[in-house]
Amino acid sequence: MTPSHQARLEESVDEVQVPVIHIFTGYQLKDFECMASIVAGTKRAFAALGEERNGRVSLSTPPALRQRSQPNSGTSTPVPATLASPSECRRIFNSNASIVLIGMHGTGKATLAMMASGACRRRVVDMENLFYNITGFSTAKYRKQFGSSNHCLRQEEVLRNALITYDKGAIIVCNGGFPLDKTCQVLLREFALTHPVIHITRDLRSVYQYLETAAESKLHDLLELSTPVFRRCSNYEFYNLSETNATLALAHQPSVPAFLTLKRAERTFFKFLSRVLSPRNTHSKSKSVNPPLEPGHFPLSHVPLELRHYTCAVQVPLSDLTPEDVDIEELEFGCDAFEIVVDPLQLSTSHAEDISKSISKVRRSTVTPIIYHVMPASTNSSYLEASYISNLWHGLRMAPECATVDLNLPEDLIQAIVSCRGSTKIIGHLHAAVDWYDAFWLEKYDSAMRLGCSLVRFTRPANFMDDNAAIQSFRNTINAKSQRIPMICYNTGRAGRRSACFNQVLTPVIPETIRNSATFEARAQHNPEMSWLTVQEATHILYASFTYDPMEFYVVGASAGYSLSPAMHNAAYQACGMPHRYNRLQTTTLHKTIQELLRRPHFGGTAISQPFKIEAMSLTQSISRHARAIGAINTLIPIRHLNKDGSIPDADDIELFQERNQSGPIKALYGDNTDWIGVRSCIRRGLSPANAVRPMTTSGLIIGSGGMARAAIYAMLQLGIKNIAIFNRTVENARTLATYFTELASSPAAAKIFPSFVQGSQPSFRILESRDDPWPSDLRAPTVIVSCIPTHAVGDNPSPQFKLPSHWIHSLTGGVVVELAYRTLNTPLTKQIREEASKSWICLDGLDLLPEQGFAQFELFTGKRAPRRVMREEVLRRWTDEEGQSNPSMVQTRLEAMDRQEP
Ligand SMILES: O=C1C[C@@](O)(C(=O)O)C[C@@H](O)[C@@H]1O
Repeated sequence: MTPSHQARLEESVDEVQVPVIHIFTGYQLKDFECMASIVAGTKRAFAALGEERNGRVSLSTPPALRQRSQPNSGTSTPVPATLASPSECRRIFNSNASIVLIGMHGTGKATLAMMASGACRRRVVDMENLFYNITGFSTAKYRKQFGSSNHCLRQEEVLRNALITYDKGAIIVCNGGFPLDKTCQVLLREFALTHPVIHITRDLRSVYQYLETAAESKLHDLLELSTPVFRRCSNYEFYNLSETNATLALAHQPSVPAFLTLKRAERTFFKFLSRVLSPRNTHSKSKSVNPPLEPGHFPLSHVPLELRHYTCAVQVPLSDLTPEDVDIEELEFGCDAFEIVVDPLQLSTSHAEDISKSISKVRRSTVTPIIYHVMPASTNSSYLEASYISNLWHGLRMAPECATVDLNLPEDLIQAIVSCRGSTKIIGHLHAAVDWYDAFWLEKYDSAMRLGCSLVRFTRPANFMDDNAAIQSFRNTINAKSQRIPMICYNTGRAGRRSACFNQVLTPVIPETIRNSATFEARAQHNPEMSWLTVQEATHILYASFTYDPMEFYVVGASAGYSLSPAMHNAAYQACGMPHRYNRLQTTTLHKTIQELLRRPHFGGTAISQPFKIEAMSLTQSISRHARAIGAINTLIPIRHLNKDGSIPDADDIELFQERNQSGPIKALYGDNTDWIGVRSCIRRGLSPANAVRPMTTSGLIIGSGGMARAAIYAMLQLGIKNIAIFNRTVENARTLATYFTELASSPAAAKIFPSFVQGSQPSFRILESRDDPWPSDLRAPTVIVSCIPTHAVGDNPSPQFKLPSHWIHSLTGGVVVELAYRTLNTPLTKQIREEASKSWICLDGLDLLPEQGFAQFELFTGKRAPRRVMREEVLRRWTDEEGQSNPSMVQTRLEAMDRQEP
């Protein structure tokens, strides 16, 4: 940095109230802490900043890791490691611990805090406002009036008191000069020992557009300067992705309310927060006292990834994720996990930003867990331990679901990493050209287990096909052990493909686009562990080798002839390379039809359509607790193996998912309901942040009282909506429904069914007897409305032509209406709500719902993640109205809005 550069920087630093920080230029390779925070400047280490005051350690690197080397000793000789107590950096918090957000101006901290406030039940404390309330001055004015050192002292006092006063139940937003003042840094770093302190980052362009003041180059320098400081004061990091121009343009279409652009940021942040506040790294007597930040993508989310059979993880190098227009869903497609592969380059600000941004992008666009993998020594000639660790720690700050750790590292270091993993599962990783019969592997396996890894991943280069036999012998040895952790194990390279196919856990695959690219061979040379298989090939081989069988699926119903489910599921099977078939069975006799299906050895499961959803309960021997609570099912799957004790498996038995895709005689039937999952997703998608559910005040309205109304009430209760009005033509049926759910909520079963935040106070049901009834005066106006009545004529009953009376839709913040049917789309209700779009009402219909409930059904049928976009697109493309007419412009608008949907 030139002197004039430095001067300009100091100027801009002043403008945004960041005290000038002098920074050490050189660093020791062993000291990854410095690697994470180097900015050229004057000679002083970041490690020294703030530590003068009380000698506490920084949290931007866990202390346990930091102490392995001495910063700034001027040599690269390693210092014997003295490990700090792991509890110092375990990132385990009290479940109600306050969260601090820090970062540059314009990164979106205040907006994110507002969004998260309701969902995490924490009040927002804005430090800038607090400073003003206490002193009567803004921080800028105070500084001008009383000088910089008085300003610093006052800031320190305000922050110190705030961190004590709001130790619990708050989201503290550090704006202005708060976080960068030296003493405030120390306070934050101490706070981070027991609380999440999250560094919010964003791309320079958006920050620039937001600030509209400093020149972009100044801002760039300021960011370079301040980012490492923020990192050192925080133990987590969230990259707040900006919307692209294309999605913003879409938001200005009259049919798409602008607030929906914020929804993606909200969802991505909530997903991240759910990792930070995961019950695994929070300690409290009652788990889940907060509404879930992330609903869990049923039903597979309940089965740990590593315990599912024949799962695939797509490996994508970081460089493929950095382009702005990368299509993550296309890359992820058909896989169970998304592995981000990172070269252990020096952790410059821009490399760190690439990592943070890519993790956020993947999190925003998929429901699959993220595996963070830094390429270890064996695959990277320019490997440096410090560089490797700085990359690894940086990734762990984003709280990925899994991260690999090189088992060649010293044991104390591995242990230190495991101890500060937060909710991330550590995969002990080793690639070595050692024979599978060698005791080496068993020793490594045992030590990984002893060091606290959750899984291991062993790979070796394969030269000959015989190597594939040797690996099976090693797998057998591990399977025979009484104490085990799941193992990923395969030979690499072209000759290793067969062993990779028969690896049961998280087989690595490569996106087709990368495999078919001209650079593939060169990439494979750079990373010899890179997969040679695509997901379609890995799936195909399981069927070609008779490990799996082609199965037959159905939709059974009185009007199944109209169903779009066959098209939707068949498209998904084809895209994933599964040889299954999905057919429709229109029938008036449920029992006879199902009995007939049970005689077919390849029967894989069936969707149950109207009017059989309640009747079908009697066909099951095992049923999910949700379906039992709702009192209706829409999915039946066969059970072919009983538990060892002869009992019939239920949803808690992993075997239920492990025996999918295998034919044979059927012993029992399992019933589930995925309609409520679909309704819940639609409500979440359409609900603006302003209408975020607040269990005490949010009100919902249900139209109808049949099987779908039951699923819709259940979805509302699961979301925390406890004030529910029901309107139905036959008032008596509405009353029966209200009584049923009132009793359910107070029954002993409620504890198992509803999250604890729903259990606190009883739900309250109101019956609206006629459209002229006023909205109950003690309830807030409804912001969630679900219409569960047919939209077309059924038998002799004409279509209801239902519209909402205007005095029921008086919410000032609008709301979401879900119309469940898809046969007729332009109903009086959907037209009415779309006309109200300007008042922030949004309408979702059956074409939104069908795929949402279908994803869960696909998972129950196949045990694999559903290819969501394929299914959504197919439903839109195949839809025709009752006269057989399609609506290309409607389809086009919806297709364009697709990538903004909940993944
Ligand atoms: O209600 C429905 C609609 C459906 O029956 C159809 O294909 O139309 C499929 C069912 O899974 C779902 O519960």
